This record gives sequence, C-alpha cells and structure tokens, in this order.
Amino acid sequence: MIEATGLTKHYGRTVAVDDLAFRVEPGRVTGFLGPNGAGKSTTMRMILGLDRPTRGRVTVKGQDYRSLREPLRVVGALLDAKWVHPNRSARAHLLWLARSNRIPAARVDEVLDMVGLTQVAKRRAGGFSLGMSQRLGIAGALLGDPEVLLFDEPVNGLDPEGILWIRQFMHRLADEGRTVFVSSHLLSEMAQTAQDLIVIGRGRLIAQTSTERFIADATEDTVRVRSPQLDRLRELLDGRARVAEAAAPDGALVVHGVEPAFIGELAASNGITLHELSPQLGSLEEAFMQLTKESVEYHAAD
Ligand SMILES: Nc1ncnc2c1ncn2[C@@H]1O[C@H](COP(=O)(O)OP(=O)(O)OP(=O)(O)O)[C@@H](O)[C@H]1O
Repeated sequence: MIEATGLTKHYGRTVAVDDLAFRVEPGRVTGFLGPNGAGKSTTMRMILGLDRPTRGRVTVKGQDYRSLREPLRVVGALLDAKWVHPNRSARAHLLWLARSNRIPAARVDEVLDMVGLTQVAKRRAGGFSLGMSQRLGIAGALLGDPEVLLFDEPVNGLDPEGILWIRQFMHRLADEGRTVFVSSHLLSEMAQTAQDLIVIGRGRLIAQTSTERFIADATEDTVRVRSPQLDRLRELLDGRARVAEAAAPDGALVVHGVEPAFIGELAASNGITLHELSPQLGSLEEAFMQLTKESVEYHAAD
C-alpha cells in the first residue's frame, strides 16, 4: 500500500505538488491521472525517495522509502525505459542490477522469461525497440519480487500490441495481490487499464474513486433521436428534457437528461414514428478535460 498525507513539493516558486492525500490499495491497478505538468512524476519521485517533500509524507507499506532496508524487494519502478547502458546485453544489465541488490542470478532468468525477453537476452540493450526496452525496464522492476510497483507513463510511444501487453501484464501483477500504481495523461488509456483512479491537476487532488464511478460522474449520457416528425417530438420534449439546439450533422436530435425508454414511450403514445433511438456514452476525454480545465498549466492561445 502507498499512502500520502499533506504531500507538498515546491521548486522555488513552483508548487509542483500541493497538499496531496491519497491511498493506493493492493490487488488493484490504480491509475494516476493528470494533464502534463500536474505533478505526477514529482509525486512518483517522492514515493521512491528521489526527491524530498517540502512538507507532508508519503509511505510504502507504512515506511518512508529511505528507511527501507532492501528497497528493491519492496518497491519496483519503471521511470525511464531508456535507462540502461546501451552496450550491455539485457541479461548483463539485469545481472548488474541484481548483484548490487544481493538478488540471486537465477532470478534474472526468471524475470526475463516473465516479460518474454529470453530469446533476446544476449542482445545489446541499446538496439532494443521502445517496446522491448519497456519490457526490460519492467523486468528490472520485478527483480526483487516487490509487492509495490510504480510505472511512470509506461505506454507512451508504444504500438497497440505493446500497449495491450503492458495492460495485461499489469492486471496479472495486481491479480497476484501486488499494489500497481501507473501514471498517465490519457484518460481513455487508463479507463481500460485501471480499476481505481487518482486524478490530480496543478499538484492538487481532483478525485480519488473507482474508474467506473469517475466516468459515470464525469460524463452525461445522451440519446440520439431521428424521426420524420422531429419538430412535433421536440415540442413534446420541451420542459421534460434538454434538447440540443445544434442538432447532429445528420439532423438527429441530441437529448439530455432522460432515458431512451421515456422518449420511445412518449413517441408511441403520440403516434410519432422513430427512425433512430440510440443511447450515447459520454466522451471520456471531454469529461477529463472539463474536470482538469482549471488545472492545465498552459492553454493553447485561442
Ligand atoms: N526539478 C525541477 N525543478 C523545477 N521545476 C520542476 C522540477 N520538476 C518538476 N518541476 C515542475 O513541477 C511541475 C510538475 O511537474 P511533473 O513533471 O511532476 O508533472 P507531470 O504530471 O509528471 O507532467 P508530465 O506528464 O508532463 O510528465 C511542473 O510545473 C514542472 O515544470
């Protein structure tokens, strides 16, 4: 488990992290979400003892990272996949990491196998694709068989196959009972990966909730309606639902605030023919941008 209370980090006048409080539970994938510059990397660095909080505290299994005796056995992290010596083989890189943490060499072959790199273990890590480098970084994070795993933007730049692999691998780690904490600035990606979300903007907590709940609260479902008697239907809906004035490009009505069944029954009882009655899910990216609008560092000039 990871727990932050009053966590704050200033860099000169910049407040990178501002009084954050959250808990990351074991057995689940928790997404750490926020626009660029929101403070995700700074928070992760503080969890790993790479930066000191200006105020407040963050603990892993109840302890400050710096007071852990064998940190690799408690927390594994993937911060920067390209952090390897380019001329070392994947295996040599992991052996070097293992040795400096008193981890037996046999574990290196185990983690290479877990991430599917056994075949290329002797190749120079410098020649690896981004996807392979990510797998090598994850292998390094797993060396100490840690209960807590941190991944900073792990799918950035990956192709769909690489994204799917990482997503499934994270679920597997969480199913084994580990705490998996993953940062991203893409809500749609996190919606498919994380069961829980911690959302921040400008260093402050915006929401901590299940992904399902976050999406339901943040988005509004609508109903698309097409009918040859659309004007009559619009009159009937007046006062009972909000009808988008700017109808969809194909002339459909977009109705807010009522269920499709209500519209269907209203139409039937008034003898109105419907050509379409389809529920639309709210857009995740729109909901996320709405929520974090105030907290984006730099807006593009209009
Ligand atoms: N070492 C540093 N010195 C000065 N300012 C910093 C430093 N590290 C981060 N910042 C500032 O702190 C704020 C938060 O940055 P951080 O990198 O934690 O955000 P992030 O959410 O990880 O963003 P991104 O998705 O762009 O990586 C930004 O305003 C950034 O410019």
